[in-house]
Amino acid sequence: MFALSRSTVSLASRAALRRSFVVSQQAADKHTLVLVRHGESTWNLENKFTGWYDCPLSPKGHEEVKEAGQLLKKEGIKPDIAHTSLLQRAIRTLWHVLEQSELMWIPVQKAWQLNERHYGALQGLDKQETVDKFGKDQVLVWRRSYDVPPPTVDRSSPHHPDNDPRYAGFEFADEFTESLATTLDRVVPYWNESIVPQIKDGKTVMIAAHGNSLRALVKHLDGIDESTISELNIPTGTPLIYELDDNLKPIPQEGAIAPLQGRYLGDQDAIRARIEGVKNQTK
Ligand SMILES: O=C(O)[C@@H](CO)OP(=O)(O)O
Repeated sequence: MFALSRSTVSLASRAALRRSFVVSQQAADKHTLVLVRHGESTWNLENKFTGWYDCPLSPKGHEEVKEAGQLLKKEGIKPDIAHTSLLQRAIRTLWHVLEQSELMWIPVQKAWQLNERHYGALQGLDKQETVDKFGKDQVLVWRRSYDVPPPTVDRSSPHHPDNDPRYAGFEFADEFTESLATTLDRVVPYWNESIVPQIKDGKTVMIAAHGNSLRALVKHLDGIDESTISELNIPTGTPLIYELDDNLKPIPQEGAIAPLQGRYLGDQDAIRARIEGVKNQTK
């Protein structure tokens, strides 16, 4: 009763082969990319402009990113390689996420090009005091306009990258600051040169970075225009999952919060509250 004729078996196995080909084709057509902004830092907590200042995670930040790692593990997403900045809040975030998802062994590349946007002479200032001094509109221009940079620092400032050994060998302007546009000018080349080849090679890539370096990257990925990007705030410690097609265009994900096409993992109400929290740092 269980005997199948030769032709039935070969028909069945050909159908199975076809199915597995379709499945592997679909898998080959899709590339998973994981983005995560670092957890809350001590200067986020103190509401200070941070930029390239190298502050650690706050106790809450450590917890946020441990949870991010558990969410990734639960979702079964396993990065093959990770990239992060030269700043400890992003590096530590990556370590926690990899530890929680049992992937501490994967290769990690660190690059200043993934750093937060340099906040020039605003670094270290209290955000609310800066609003009180310069007005809400001016501060919003510095925080969220596309190409108006904050005031610069020169080489006499401890915030100038020439005074920090980790940037030795790189050249920065005497009068230094960054807008989102100039941040994008270093994030996107790094993406194209160091990350795209890995994705095309079939790797699942994770990037642990910063609010504004990730805003620059998603502007590029999602093709967000300059006025819409000024409204976008990225929550701390929340995995953002993209599925990219073979041309590395995002495949819109169910539950994505516009204008992003990737989806955040976790409690969506809590995520929206975190997004509002970033926005409201300067009321
Ligand atoms: O201070 C900073 O470096 C960034 C991120 O924390 O702040 P903002 O969201 O104001 O650009």
